[in-house]
Amino acid sequence: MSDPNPIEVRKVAEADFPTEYGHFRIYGFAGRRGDYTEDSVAVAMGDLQAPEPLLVRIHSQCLTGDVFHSLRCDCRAQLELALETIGAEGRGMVIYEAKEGRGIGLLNKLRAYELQDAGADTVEANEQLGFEADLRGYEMPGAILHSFGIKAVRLMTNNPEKIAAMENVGIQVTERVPCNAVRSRHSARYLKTKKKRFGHLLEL
Ligand SMILES: Nc1nc2c(ncn2[C@@H]2O[C@H](COP(=O)(O)OP(=O)(O)OP(=O)(O)O)[C@@H](O)[C@H]2O)c(=O)[nH]1
Ligand SMILES: [Zn+2]
Repeated sequence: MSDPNPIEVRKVAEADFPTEYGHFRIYGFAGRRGDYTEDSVAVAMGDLQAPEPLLVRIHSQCLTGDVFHSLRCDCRAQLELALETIGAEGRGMVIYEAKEGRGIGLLNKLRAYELQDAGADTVEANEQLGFEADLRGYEMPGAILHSFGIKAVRLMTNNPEKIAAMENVGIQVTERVPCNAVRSRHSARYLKTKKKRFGHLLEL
């Protein structure tokens, strides 16, 4: 069923983007639905219009992991794996969505860490703060893919909800590409909770 109130996205910038992982283009997107606004970035390489399904990673912002290389989670390692895989294949896209802490925001995520240090798991910590376990809906990544005319993807994820969300917005997922990054002992409990409470497709 199509969304009666879809988010509208507008490409506001596109530029050359050489990285350690290969030579990409970077795109800035502004999203709007009524008063709600959301900004996202996409980095991509290769022919996006080719008929073969595009390798896509939807990465949710994680300042602690992405910038500080925190070992509490596997976000940074997953981002690197995605960029490396796309660089090696020569075609694909990472959509970096501004959904810090699964949508609760940076400071609330740090409050959740505090509760986790006192014994709560990631889900319980969110609930103790008055939030659902996961506030992400992936409308913006879906709208970005549509704006490129992309209809079919090979989605790099372990999260079945992301696959369902893409199918819901009319993007066909022809294949799930596992996103199993190198793990540290610090993230063992976090990953166990992802598998147990969110049904992530992880071999632990
Ligand atoms: N609320 C909360 N968010 C967290 C915590 N640790 C990481 N995150 C956020 O979780 C998001 C990443 O989601 P994950 O559940 O790790 O993985 P995923 O994107 O759902 O699934 P994959 O595609 O398989 O990686 C990022 O926005 C992180 O900031 C935490 O302890 N609490
Ligand atoms: Zn993280």
